[in-house]
Formats: sequence, C-alpha cells, structure tokens
Amino acid sequence: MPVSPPGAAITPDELTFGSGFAALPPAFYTRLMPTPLPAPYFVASSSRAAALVGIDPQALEQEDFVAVFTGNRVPDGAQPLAAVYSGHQFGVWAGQLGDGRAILLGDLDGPAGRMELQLKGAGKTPYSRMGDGRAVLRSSIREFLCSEAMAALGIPTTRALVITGSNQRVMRETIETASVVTRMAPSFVRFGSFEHWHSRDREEELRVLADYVIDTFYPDLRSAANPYKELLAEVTRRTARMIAGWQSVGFMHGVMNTDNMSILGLTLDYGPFGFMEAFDVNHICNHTDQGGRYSYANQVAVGHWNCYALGNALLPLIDSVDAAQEALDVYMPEFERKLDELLHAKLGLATVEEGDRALIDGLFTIMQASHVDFTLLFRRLGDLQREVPGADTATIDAPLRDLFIDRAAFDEWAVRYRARLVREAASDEARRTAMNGVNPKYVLRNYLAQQVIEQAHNGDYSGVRELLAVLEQPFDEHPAHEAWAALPPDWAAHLEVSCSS
Ligand SMILES: Nc1ncnc2c1ncn2[C@@H]1O[C@H](COP(=O)(O)OP(=O)(O)OP(=O)(O)O)[C@@H](O)[C@H]1O
Ligand SMILES: [Mg+2]
Repeated sequence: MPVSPPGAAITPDELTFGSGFAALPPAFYTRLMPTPLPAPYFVASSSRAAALVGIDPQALEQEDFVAVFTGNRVPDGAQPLAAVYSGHQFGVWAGQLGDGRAILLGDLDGPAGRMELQLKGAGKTPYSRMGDGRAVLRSSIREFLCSEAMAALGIPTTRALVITGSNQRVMRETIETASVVTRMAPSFVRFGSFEHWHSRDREEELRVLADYVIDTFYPDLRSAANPYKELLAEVTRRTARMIAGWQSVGFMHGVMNTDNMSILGLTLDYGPFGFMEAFDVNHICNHTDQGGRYSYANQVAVGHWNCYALGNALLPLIDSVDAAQEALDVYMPEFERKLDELLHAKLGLATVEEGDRALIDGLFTIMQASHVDFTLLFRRLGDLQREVPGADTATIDAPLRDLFIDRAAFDEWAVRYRARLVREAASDEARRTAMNGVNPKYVLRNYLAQQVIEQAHNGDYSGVRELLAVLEQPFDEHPAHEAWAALPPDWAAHLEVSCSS
C-alpha cells in the first residue's frame, strides 16, 4: 500500500494550485465555475494517485474534499476553466469541440512532478454543444478503474484520483445518476488543440501553444534546430510506444479521435474501451463503431493517421513538408521495436533470434483460429515447462492447451516454442516469475466493470474499491478474487459498450 507523503494535504485549503495552462492567453479556454450537484457523496479514490499529488487518501472521503472534487466548492487559488480544441472524429473533420464537461482546476506540484487536476462531468461549458455537461456513475467508474489499471500495467495514461456521485438524474439510454471523476495528468492538451488553431489559420496561437508544450513538457527539444519538427517526432514516438503497450495487453481504446489523443502520449478518455477476451484481431470494442475503424488491428494504423493530423496542424511551424514527413516516419519503427520488446518479454525470451517474429506470429495465428482468451493465454504460457522428458505434454500442458479448440495446432506450436526456450539461460522457474511480472492475471474485463457498476447503482461501492485494489496489482495472485481472473460468464457475451457516457 503506498503511504501518503509526509505533509500530505488533509484539507482542500492546503492545496496550492499553480496555473500552468491558465497562464496562456484567454483564447485557449473559457474561465468558468463548475456547476454544483445536489448532496454529493464519496464513491472511491485511488491512494496511488493521491500520493502523486500529496493528498492524504483518507481525507478524500471528507465532506470538504467531496465538495471540491464534485465542483461544489472551488478551493482558493484554483482558476477553473474549460479548454477549447477541435478534432477529427472517425476520420472526419468535426470542427470545434472543447471541454464540454471537463473543468480544469489547476495544477499541483507533487512528489512525481506537476499534475493538472480536472473534474470530468462538472457541468456545462461553452463547448458542451448539445450535451448536458454531465458524466454518469457507470462511465465514471469505468474511467476511474481503467485509468488506474493501465497505470499499474505500466502503460502511459491519465490518472484518476477520486469519484463522487449525486442522485441527480441524467438522461442517457435510460435514466442514470450523475458523477464526477477527477482526472490527473501533467497536461490534457490534445492533438485536436493544435488542429483547432491550424484550421482557423491562426499561426500565432498555434505557435504559443506549441511553445508552451515544448517549454513545459519537452524542454530538451528547445535547443534543436527545428524544435517543432522534434516535437512532432517525439509525440509520434510516444504515441507509437503507447499503442504498442495497448496491443501487448489487448487493450482497445474504442474512440481514437484526434481530440482524444494526448500530446504527452498518454491514454486519454476512457469511454467504450475494452480488453480483448476471445482473440480476434479484428475485434471492435465500441458498439457504435460499425465500420471497425478503431478495431484492435486498426489501432496501429490509426495511431499513425492521428500523428499525420497533428503533423498537418504543425506544418506552418515546422515549415517543411519533408521535415514533417521525416518526423512522422519514426512511427512504425518505434512501434515495432517497442512491440517486439514487449512480446519477447511476454514469451519469456530474454534474447533475440531471427526466427522469433515467426514464432510470435505463429502464436497469434493459432490464438485467432481458436479465439483464445488473450489474458489467460499469456498468463498460462508462463507455466509451460521447457523439458518434459518422457512425459505426456498433453497432460502437463492441459490448462494452456485446453484453451485451444485446435489442440493439434497448439501442440505443433509448442514444439517450436520449447525448442526455442532451450536456448534461453533462465530456468523454468525464473522464466515463469519474469513472465508473470509482465503478463497480467487481472485486467478490467467489461463484465467485471459491469458487476461493480450494478452494485454501485444499488449504493454499494465496495466492489469498485475491491476491484481497484486487485487491478492496482494485476500481476499478483489474489486468492480471494480468483474468479475475477476467469473466463467471462456467458451473460457477458451480450454486453455492449457504446459512446453513451
Ligand atoms: N455529456 C456531455 N456534455 C457536454 N459535452 C459532452 C458530453 N459528452 C461528450 N461531450 C463533448 O463531446 C466531445 C467528444 O466527446 P468524447 O466522448 O470524446 O469526450 P469526453 O468523454 O467527454 O471527454 P474527454 O475526452 O475529456 O475524456 C467533447 O468535446 C466532449 O467534451
Ligand atoms: Mg473525448
């Protein structure tokens, strides 16, 4: 359990908000107050996120913090604002968007550096368009749990500090209740924040924003011959690494619009996301995405496409198509390098050989044919013994082998894998430990989220908190929660997640 740092804030008045983003000229945002919710209550908090900004996690349950993180009380020094941005949605230019329900309070300096705190679902803003400015408890729980789960998996992400709720009714497909999730990130600037100014031919604002991002988050790039080109290259690299991370755990974002792409390469906006269960490379997690633009396989190319949209927006500053192209060309090599590194670790291969790619591809091919559960497969792979002299491998490998409908295909692949493992120095035991440290036992399966959401709708938040505790340590054994690592139950096959949030 992380402990709170000495001197952790126990009242909101002990928070000292800085104004990094708010110091930009007014064109970039609208200052406004969050809209209070009636009788807010505490739902859950992340002590790990709290430690990052020096807040005593226990204090988050207190009325004064609940008021602050619902938007009912604005602490001294905070300068609440909603930022403007635009973006491409499902590949089509959508024009102006902006924080339609997210309100930035300001930033806090903590042990891990500067973090902005943003209330998602805190009321209407000038960018709300037809929306009500609210988020529902269901979607806030999903965002809260997945942000913290991804952080624990080592994938760059925005964080979630706390969720509060209110009985105020909110209309979605059915009537739900309002909730606010407080997110944290060094910055919430998006690709779409740059597209916004480029689309309006406003080079001055474009430059101010790019300079702010470079000076604050990428100071090393300042001395480069063309810092804007280097910014594009670095964001492209980070995006490629983030998506390699997604692919390696079977995470599907669901709405990779350019307004949901972070300029820091963080996973941003947990809406209709999903973790791959029965493996299908073309799986689409978002029910609304009928064309499958954001399917598991397409995420890789879409990440690149989104970087092109950013590159296009930065072009007036980079001032050379060739230079921008060069910056964008780092994407595939960086993605493949990172994915290769992650997959080697997932297979317990500490060395690299020429045939490894074919071996790994072979595994994905048989996973696809048998629609094997992604998480269970990699977790059980760690149990495979390199040598089983004279023994019946079918029996020994049963828990792993039985995940495949086509067992002969698995047997064939296992022969190749064993032959490869013989050239690894690690013992079975050492390899298993290493593999269990990178292949999670627990991921946020949709049905798990659904179960704790249903409990929460009945006023019981213990499930959210328990699931968070498990997802914070996804590589460990949690004997009391063995069931959460199992294959999804039959009813889960009918779960659909959409953009409604
Ligand atoms: N209920 C709502 N009220 C007002 N605006 C909304 C609402 N839901 C979505 N929007 C706005 O619609 C646009 C696209 O929505 P999207 O679902 O990508 O974002 P989001 O989930 O609200 O926020 P974020 O990207 O900050 O996580 C954004 O401008 C967003 O602020
Ligand atoms: Mg969004």
